[in-house]
Amino acid sequence: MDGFAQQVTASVGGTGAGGEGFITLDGVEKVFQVRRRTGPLRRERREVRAVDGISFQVARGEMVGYIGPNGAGKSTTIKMLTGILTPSGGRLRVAGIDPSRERTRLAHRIGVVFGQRTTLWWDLPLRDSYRLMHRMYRVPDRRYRENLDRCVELLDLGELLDVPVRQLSLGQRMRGDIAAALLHDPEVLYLDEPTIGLDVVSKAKVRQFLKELNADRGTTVLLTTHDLTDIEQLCRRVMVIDHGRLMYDGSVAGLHAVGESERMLVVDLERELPPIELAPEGSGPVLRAVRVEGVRQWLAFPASMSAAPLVARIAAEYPLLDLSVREPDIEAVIAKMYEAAP
Ligand SMILES: Nc1ncnc2c1ncn2[C@@H]1O[C@H](COP(=O)(O)OP(=O)(O)OP(=O)(O)O)[C@@H](O)[C@H]1O
Repeated sequence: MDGFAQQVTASVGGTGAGGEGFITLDGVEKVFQVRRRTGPLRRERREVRAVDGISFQVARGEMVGYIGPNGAGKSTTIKMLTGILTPSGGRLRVAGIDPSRERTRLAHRIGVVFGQRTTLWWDLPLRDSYRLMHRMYRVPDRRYRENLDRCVELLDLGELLDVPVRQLSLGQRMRGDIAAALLHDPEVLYLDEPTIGLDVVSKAKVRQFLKELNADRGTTVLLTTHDLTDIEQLCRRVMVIDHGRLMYDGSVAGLHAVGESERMLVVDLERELPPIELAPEGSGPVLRAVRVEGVRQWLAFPASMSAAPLVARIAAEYPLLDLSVREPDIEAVIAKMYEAAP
């Protein structure tokens, strides 16, 4: 880890009461050998360091965000945590198991959801995919029925059980996939982009479910996403990786402070007005218009601040018709982190 990363790394999770974390990575690396054609008869070999010496620990029951720009190494890390890929170096343990050596034993203790792919059988109704998984994982009948009933109720799957997977909408399919990953009661759940492409209502359903799962069952969750709202609503701790290295490990508020990121309130007013600026007691403005188009204004404020008091003040002081909050994107936060680096 370089100087900058050390400076911004302030773990809020960890091992709990002594010993190793439930998930432990110690200097983990993954190097791919890539061959590229450079001429009719020439090929060039190149190394891609997808994961470049990552160390962290996640305690049992934690819900941690694992974020970074495209190609940062997130999926490669998750694939190593499931045992699909073998690390090129370093040490990795999940629940005391070395994933690539004991992949089948680990499979009974983890659940995986890849947002971009489904683990369900495309032509079968959801119910039949679940039956197959019941047998594959040899889940005791009673436990299987309890887990299925719970998922069907909380993920609103009742009407969908007899529909072939290919006929489900993306949001319905995602809820179906999350249920499939939980039928065998895993202690760890890896989620790779679970809300990608979902509408606002489906995202809210998925987030609420994950919150309850973590709170009620103590399931350890590692969540990869491009949507910072997922992280804000679900995780106390977030890790940022870029170019295969850990750049930040700490609280979500701390991430915004390090990245000096801003959120945006987009307001529609009853009439055109001069740019809005709100000052707190004493110091400079906390919120300022960065764009005005007719009755619509884009108002930037520090992402580490709560939007609620600002919204209340705007609603009290201005003729407000409509309002929405936009989160900063991860790429922008990381770009600011680099700018802020000494
Ligand atoms: N099987 C592979 N062979 C060669 N290179 C690979 C392979 N898998 C991943 N890579 C490379 O490793 C790097 C990290 O990829 P990875 O898929 O882990 O990133 P990511 O953070 O999940 O990105 P995204 O957000 O786009 O999914 C990229 O440069 C990618 O091209």
